[in-house]
Amino acid sequence: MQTLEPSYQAQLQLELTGSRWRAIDKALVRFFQQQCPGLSALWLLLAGETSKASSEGHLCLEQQDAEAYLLRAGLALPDWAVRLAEAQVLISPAQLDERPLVYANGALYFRRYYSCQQQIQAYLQQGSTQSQWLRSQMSVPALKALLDGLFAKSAEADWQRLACALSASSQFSVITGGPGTGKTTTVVKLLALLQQWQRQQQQPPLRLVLAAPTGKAAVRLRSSIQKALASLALEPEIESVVPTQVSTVHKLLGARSHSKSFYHNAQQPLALDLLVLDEASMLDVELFSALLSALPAKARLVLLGDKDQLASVEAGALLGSLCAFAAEGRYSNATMQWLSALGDAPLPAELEAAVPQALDQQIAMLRQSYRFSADSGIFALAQAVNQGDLIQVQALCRQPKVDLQVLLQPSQLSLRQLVLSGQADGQGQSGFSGYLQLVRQQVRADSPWADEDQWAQEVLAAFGRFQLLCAVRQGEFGVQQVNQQVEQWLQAKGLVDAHTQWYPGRPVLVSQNDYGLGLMNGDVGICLRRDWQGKSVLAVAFASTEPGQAIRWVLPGRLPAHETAYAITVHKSQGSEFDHAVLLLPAEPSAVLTRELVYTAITRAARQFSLVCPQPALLLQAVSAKTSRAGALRLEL
Ligand SMILES: Nc1ncnc2c1ncn2[C@@H]1O[C@H](COP(=O)(O)OP(=O)(O)OP(=O)(O)O)[C@@H](O)[C@H]1O
Repeated sequence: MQTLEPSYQAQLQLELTGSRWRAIDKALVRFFQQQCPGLSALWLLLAGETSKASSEGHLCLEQQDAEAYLLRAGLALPDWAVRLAEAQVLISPAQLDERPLVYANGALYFRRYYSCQQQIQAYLQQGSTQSQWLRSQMSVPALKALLDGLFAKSAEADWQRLACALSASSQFSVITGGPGTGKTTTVVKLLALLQQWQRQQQQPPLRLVLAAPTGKAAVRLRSSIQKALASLALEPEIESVVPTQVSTVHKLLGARSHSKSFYHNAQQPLALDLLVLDEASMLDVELFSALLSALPAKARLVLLGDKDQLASVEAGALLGSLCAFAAEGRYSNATMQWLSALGDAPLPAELEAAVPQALDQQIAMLRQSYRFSADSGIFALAQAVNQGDLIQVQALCRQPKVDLQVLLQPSQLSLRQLVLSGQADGQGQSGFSGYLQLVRQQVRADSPWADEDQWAQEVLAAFGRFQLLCAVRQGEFGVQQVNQQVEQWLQAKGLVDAHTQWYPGRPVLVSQNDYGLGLMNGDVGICLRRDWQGKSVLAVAFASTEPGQAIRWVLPGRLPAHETAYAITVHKSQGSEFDHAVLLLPAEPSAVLTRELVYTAITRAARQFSLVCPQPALLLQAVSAKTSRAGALRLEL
């Protein structure tokens, strides 16, 4: 075995001096080298690869990927059993000690990710058992009567009704669906149903809590919940116990400055009976684990989200893994019977699985979009991208529908016009010109705004109607250059005065949590000139998630890390929706260009989607590249 070591050693040197590993991967390997002097080059190499894998969103380095890496580097494969025994200073095969890496399930994990995976699997296991018990306790006729009161009669399977029935009888459940399929509408009906059930059982109302991963997603969920509630006409007694306030997950858990731990944990659990968590695709496994630790043992959990969206940049594609078989249903015979009894139309037989798994019995998928009409180009493109249907993607790009605009190899002029007016021919009514006109209308005696907060709300809403999204950060079509270019175009048009860093109308994206100021990574604010204590000052306006507060004003000098936000990355746009979203693809190939990224960008658009495609071949490559993440969160339960 020793004869292999020189070549592992040479590869290690190559990685430590090359550019494949990030600085943090190299620093970690050097740290292990120092701390464990006898450790062989093989394990240092694999520790570096595990670190690199986690930066790509994998929970672990699977043995087959480790072997593929060694073979690609022209290295011989080791005898794993023999080599593992010599690596015990770094790696432990079980969960018994504090060594930094764990070897389990044929994969190499960082201990913290392994612990999260174990905790999530244990929770899912327990959730399945408790759900079976819950179902056995609920009377089908009573539950069906409540569903009949909330859902109109339907001749075909009503996916929203089925999702509501499934969640109502589950300790843990997931409702997934594409844009506008009614996830929020369904969950509001679910909350009303559960409170009605409590009343029937002569039990006190449940303590219901709503949360979302970012401030923007929380604000958006609050407004969708309010709309859904307004359209339901519930009895006042029930409506009063359905919440409309939405917290961010960090705030709910009690995040602390400069600490990864939260105020709420297993010792200080949250005071709630049911938690609804929206935009669950943005959750990473560490945050989800922290949340599970803080949930009281009997509390129910409902995750909402679109399983096909980009997963969190952190390790583990949580929602995607949980919903791996959502489209197929894979229900057991017992679940089919339960749902059939609660529905009012026959259930498609293909939803039944020959060998069902417990987790799938808690997952419901909504399949009909109510936001987009049948001839919507946005919906058609989102579907074609999601299904990897290159022919349909090309057809839609060649002959875009009215809500789609595709710019292949665009000129500078068409890009400038798109940015200013929302249309490449300069004839549009969206673009950045609109909100900048509002910015100039400061609050005066004759202005339509009651106060500065109302004006700032209007400016933020107008800015939120049009957004440039970039796939990458660097390069001609990366966030940094696009922001500079847009600033120059707006300056040349006299729409902003960008001679100084801070000017009225500058949009900024916060890139770091600041719990003191109540700002979260991902929050977008706009710099405005306002009166403050008799002086005219520049301050940045953010939409507030605090009850009774519309706007949070922050002086520019007090902001945590931030950047200009005419263009933001697709990752940062998750949880947001814009009337008109513009995706700028790069001109060079990039590993981040995937189907999920393009799908996420398209589904940010509510009315109009524009695709800027300097290299059309890259679009097709992206649509063909479906992400796969290592690390099993699902368990054969
Ligand atoms: N069963 C239905 N019949 C008619 N309209 C519906 C139905 N369900 C939802 N809608 C409407 O469709 C729109 C989208 O619904 P909703 O906000 O619940 O979807 P969502 O899946 O939460 O959306 P998002 O993609 O924003 O998360 C809303 O205007 C809602 O009123």
